[in-house]
Amino acid sequence: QSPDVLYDELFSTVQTQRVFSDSKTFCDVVPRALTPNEILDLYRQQFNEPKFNLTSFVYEHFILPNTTTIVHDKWTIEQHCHKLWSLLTRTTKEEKFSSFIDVPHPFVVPGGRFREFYYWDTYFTMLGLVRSNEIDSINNMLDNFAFLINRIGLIPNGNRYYYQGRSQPPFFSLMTELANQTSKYKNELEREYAFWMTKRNITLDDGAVLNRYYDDENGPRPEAYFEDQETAHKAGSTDVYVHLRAGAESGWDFSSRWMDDENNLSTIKTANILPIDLNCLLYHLEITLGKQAEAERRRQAIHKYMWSSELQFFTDYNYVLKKPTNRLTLAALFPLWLDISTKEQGEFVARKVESSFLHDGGVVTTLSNSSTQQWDSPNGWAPLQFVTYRAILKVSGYETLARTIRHRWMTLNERVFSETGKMMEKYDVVNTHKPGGGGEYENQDGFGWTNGVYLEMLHDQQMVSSSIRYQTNILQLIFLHVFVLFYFLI
Ligand SMILES: OC[C@H]1O[C@H](O[C@H]2O[C@H](CO)[C@@H](O)[C@H](O)[C@H]2O)[C@H](O)[C@@H](O)[C@@H]1O
Repeated sequence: QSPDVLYDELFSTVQTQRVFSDSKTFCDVVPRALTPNEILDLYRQQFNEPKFNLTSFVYEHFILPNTTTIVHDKWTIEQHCHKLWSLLTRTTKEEKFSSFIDVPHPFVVPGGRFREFYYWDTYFTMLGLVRSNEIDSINNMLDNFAFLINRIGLIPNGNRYYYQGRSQPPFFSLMTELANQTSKYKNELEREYAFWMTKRNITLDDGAVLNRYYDDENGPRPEAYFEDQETAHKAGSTDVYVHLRAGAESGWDFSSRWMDDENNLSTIKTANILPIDLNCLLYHLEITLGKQAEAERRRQAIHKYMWSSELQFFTDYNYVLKKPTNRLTLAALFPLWLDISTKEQGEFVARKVESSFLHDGGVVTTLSNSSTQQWDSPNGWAPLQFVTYRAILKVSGYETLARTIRHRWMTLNERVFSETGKMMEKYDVVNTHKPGGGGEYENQDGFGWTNGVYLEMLHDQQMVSSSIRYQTNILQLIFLHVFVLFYFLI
């Protein structure tokens, strides 16, 4: 059970009195000796006593979770990324009364406060696992996801009970494709499709069906209990909870992308928005499942509702207001990456990326500097660098731009690693000497998807240099032959 259910008013008191500065900490504690019910009973007996101290009570009865920080100054960045997989691998066994959702196999976590797997992170982690030849680890995680789809009907945000009401960007079809195992997981892919098409579907006036992010549960997120209550207080309504939870399902928690007023989180409206990236991922799932007619209908709806000829860019669509959000974000790269856009649209988007998103350390997440949200400028995130780089590589004539993005991002990762011995969750790509910031927790290190994307980009870079080396060798050989021939002729 989720800790808010298990510990009831003890949970809300610990969170609202800020016993821990990070709201996620108490969600991941395990009882020392007593059962949760016994601890709760004890709390109910003691909390009114004059000498009662909440912090001491918590420390007396709970074991706090570890927050891993992994620093290496003796390894190269490449060695670090390869070797970290084993340090980031976890199981759910042996922790009685923890908030973990049990899965049968080991899994790779992002690192730091993120001690469980995360659905969409895992795709980018898998890119690196392929390059480290950790094939068993990929198969284990695919099996875990299949197990969860069959057991709870969705792949949860992460394997914690407090995440089970929502999913995250649906990358399972891309994962099975990466592992060349699509046919093995056909039933689970169908089940995941059924989840999105029955619980996250919106029918528009013309009959088109597109999807949104949501959460089957409501109320403040346990792992951000204090923060969400504050936001609801500012909003003057508890209606905001569903939008915050939907924002967490989007993986972009949080971003001006979802907000009416881009500087005010309490105006968040995620559940009213049909996101471009989500709909492109579902298009990929439909193609994977051989649902050509559904995919074609979705492709047409994406072009109708999400392409702005005025901005010459893809944007999200607010189905409640019946208008596009007109926010410029890197989610616009998904139609290029997943082959949904036209050649002309690809060129427009690439030009905009070059003129507005590209900075010294890579590409910014959005063009808005909300100054408080982590999925906004000036932050850059590994998954979006990867999607942007690969998407632009597909636009003929823009290959140099794609390689520039890759080069700048890798250079930033390398510089920070040489200074700190760490790979980070996110980076400031505008002022590359500042750490990434914003959001409701400190910038974390480890870090699953950053390492995965770095190894994949490194592989691409090495492939290019080895193919250049190969071509140079061939040219040298031809030149030598011509020279020798010429020499003997004269
Ligand atoms: O604790 C706050 C939120 O943390 C997670 O979100 C962030 O980290 C995830 C793991 O790297 C990542 O998938 C997500 O894109 C990040 O924004 C979590 O996913 C949220 O549900 C949670 O509320």
